[in-house]
Amino acid sequence: MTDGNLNRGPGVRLKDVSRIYAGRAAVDAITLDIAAGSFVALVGSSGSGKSTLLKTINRLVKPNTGTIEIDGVNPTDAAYSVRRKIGYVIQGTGLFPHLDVAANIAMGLRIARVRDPQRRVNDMLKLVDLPLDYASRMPDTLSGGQRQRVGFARALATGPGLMLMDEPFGALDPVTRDNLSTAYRALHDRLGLTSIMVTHDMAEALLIADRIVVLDTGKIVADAAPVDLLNNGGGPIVNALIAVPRGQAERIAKMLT
Ligand SMILES: Nc1ncnc2c1ncn2[C@@H]1O[C@H](COP(=O)(O)OP(=O)(O)OP(=O)(O)O)[C@@H](O)[C@H]1O
Repeated sequence: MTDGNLNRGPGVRLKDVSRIYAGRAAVDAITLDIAAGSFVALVGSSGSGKSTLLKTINRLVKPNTGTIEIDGVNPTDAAYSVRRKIGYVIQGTGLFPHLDVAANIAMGLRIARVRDPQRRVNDMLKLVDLPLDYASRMPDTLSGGQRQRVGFARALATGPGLMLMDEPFGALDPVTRDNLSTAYRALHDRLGLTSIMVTHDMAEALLIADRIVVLDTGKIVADAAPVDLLNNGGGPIVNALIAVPRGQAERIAKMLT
């Protein structure tokens, strides 16, 4: 992925954020301070509240209690443009199948009233390393990895500083997954984005995030840099999550000696 003119990432502060469904807390009084420019992975078992927590930040889910600030601003403020300032990437991209690549990427540009959307579409294709003539291709003519690149291009088109990603590499084969996640990490660094990524995959989180937040039943059970999580472990939930990539790495290392 190559360079583009995008915003620097904001800091994100959640205080006592809860979301209750049918009397049960999917997100349970979470307080989290995310530094501008950092890359945070939200990890945890299925149903632990990762997606719900992520969606409280871009208001797809309204918290029952608590406050959220993005660079000190409450994203519910009328002046705050969530669509423009926050990019959102989901597993399988959510591209519109009846629209070509250019129209998919330009989707948010019209809403954000960006001038010269055609030029911006080309900039975004370059940013995610796709040939410019892919602009007229339909999503079903692309590989999964190419579609996911278009999903990133669409999310980045309005120049957001904050990227929220829900299993962004989850639908990809391991090689494409590794290539694209490494390319995204490089883009994150180059553009100074703030990235928050939900993943089931502890190995992926350890390899690309600066900080890993582990959730269980809506609560934070660990919050540490990858190296600290590996060296110091945590409670049984954290240790079980780390045991998988650690065991695989050890078994592969043994095969090499
Ligand atoms: N719209 C909803 N209505 C009712 N319950 C919900 C809703 N969204 C989420 N939940 C519940 O909240 C809890 C947390 O769900 P969430 O999707 O945040 O978990 P997750 O960690 O992202 O899971 P997964 O890894 O499987 O996607 C689950 O028990 C889920 O059933």
